[in-house]
Amino acid sequence: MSSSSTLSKVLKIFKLCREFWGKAIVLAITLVLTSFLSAYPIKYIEKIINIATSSAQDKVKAFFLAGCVYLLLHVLNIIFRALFEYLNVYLETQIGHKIRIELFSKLQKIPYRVYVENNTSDLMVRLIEDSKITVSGMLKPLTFIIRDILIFIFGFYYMSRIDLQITLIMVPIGIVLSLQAIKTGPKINKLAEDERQANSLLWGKFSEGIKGIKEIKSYCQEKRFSEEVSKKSINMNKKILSLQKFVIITSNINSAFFMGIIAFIMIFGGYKVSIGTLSIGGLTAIMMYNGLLIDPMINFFSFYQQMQQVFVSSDKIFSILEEKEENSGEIHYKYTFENKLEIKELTFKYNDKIALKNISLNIFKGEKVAFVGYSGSGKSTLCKLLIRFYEPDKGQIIIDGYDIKNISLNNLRKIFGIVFQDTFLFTGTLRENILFSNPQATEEELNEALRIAGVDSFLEKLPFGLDTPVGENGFNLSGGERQRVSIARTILRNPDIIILDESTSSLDPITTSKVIKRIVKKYENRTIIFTAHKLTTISKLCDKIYVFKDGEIVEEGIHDELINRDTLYRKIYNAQFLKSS
Ligand SMILES: Nc1ncnc2c1ncn2[C@@H]1O[C@H](COP(=O)(O)OP(=O)(O)OP(=O)(O)O)[C@@H](O)[C@H]1O
Repeated sequence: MSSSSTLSKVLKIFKLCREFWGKAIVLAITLVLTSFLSAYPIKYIEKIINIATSSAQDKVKAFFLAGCVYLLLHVLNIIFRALFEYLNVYLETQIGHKIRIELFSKLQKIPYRVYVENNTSDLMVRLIEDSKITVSGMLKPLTFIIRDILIFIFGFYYMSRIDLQITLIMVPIGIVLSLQAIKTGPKINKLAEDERQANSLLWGKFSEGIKGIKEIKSYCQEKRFSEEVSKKSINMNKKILSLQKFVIITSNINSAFFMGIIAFIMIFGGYKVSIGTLSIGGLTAIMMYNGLLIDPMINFFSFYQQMQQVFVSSDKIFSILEEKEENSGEIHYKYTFENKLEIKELTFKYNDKIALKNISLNIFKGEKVAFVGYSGSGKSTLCKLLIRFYEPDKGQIIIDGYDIKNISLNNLRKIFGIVFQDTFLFTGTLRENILFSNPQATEEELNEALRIAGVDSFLEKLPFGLDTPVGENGFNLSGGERQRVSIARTILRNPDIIILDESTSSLDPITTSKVIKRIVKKYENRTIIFTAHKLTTISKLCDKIYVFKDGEIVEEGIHDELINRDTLYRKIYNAQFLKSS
């Protein structure tokens, strides 16, 4: 990694923390004070030894005075050091909070596509692990290293005043160390990247093991799955060991080098005392300064190594923070659907695979429309494009003359209410889950939504009715019950266009028919788009049916027209009709 990119990474992290500069300045002041107070008192040790070895009168008074000043300086040092350490922890927690929240709110604004394309466990690792490593791995060493550098400067200055010749021996150490750091940096960066990748794969397996427990147990795959987790865990250990082995070897080679230098200074200093060019107090102080100077140098090297690991994590964080947000399309504000939804020559690909090909259709206000077709023919994809979970590769979706890419996203997603096949329940009560779409809804609106969606019919079975906890660790609702909760949620939002994407697939035919009839009655003057396999329930209610095959519309018309010709629709309908009868 070049030093300029290192600098830009450090600057980026600092920019993220800019609001804490006031506290950072106080931290810096305590830093300067503790650094100075670590180096300066050594002068008094030199003084005491020199008094002791001199022929001066009234030595006791001089010892007492020097000892008191030495103690006072140390007490001050302890106070500033405690303040410095507390401020450090305080900033660490505050910056950690800021990064986690920024990261999470950014995750809420990035396109749905990013979630589909990324491994969700990797996103979790970024939220929890990478933010922790970036803050604790960066702030603490960085502040401590600044303190160490200051200690080094003060120590170097006072030591040079005792004996410049011996002090200059420290210079080559600095040069060797810098070269060493520059040489080993990229290798450590690579090893840290491998370790993080292995960590993310292990998290992914853990998460699959928990989310997929139904499948694992029902197929008796517990042993095999545990073995796979174990392999990932062993692999992570290998990567940790490779990194740590490299770090331990390089830092210990450095320590050996430093010890050699100290030994040399001892010999050279002893020689100078014997020929009378250095006092005993001076030699003792130099030995103490040596200890003081060596630590910062070793710390600097390990700090540089640690920073390589921090950069791997901070890169992952910035790759999210710099991710393009959903185009919020603020050009036109349009609050309601008045007349016509046009889909014009729309083509969409998932990566390189075509999912929708040249789709054109018009849906008018109040119409009930069905998208019909075999599984995988593109119906759900079209629904997701309508609410801009994805952007089309070609063509346009136009509402009352406005391209939806120019309608504010909030507004667009208020026009549409979509009920997906699978329903996610949040931790909380059933009431909170239904009110999720519209927390301000009145009790009357809530009751109506419960009635239309058929939630009321299973409420009395629940131990606390609407106040029964559901979601994670809550009461387990059946698939059909969950779908009805989702329908109630969407009704409560009161959308202009309601999309029911296979939203009754888990309901029995009688309940499906009742729920659909109530929805159609409630939204008599509004637009409903069904995507459904259960044609017998919806086909006769629809003003238009579009039949999809391999991403294209191959037939369109009303039920009576399509059923009387040799159509794909008739094939699907008859197969279902025979099955249900
Ligand atoms: N996130 C995705 N990444 C890549 N391909 C996808 C993705 N989602 C869907 N597809 C593919 O796009 C095609 C259309 O899928 P889509 O879900 O729209 O079909 P569908 O008609 O709604 O099917 P179903 O009735 O089973 O829900 C399928 O071939 C599917 O495999």
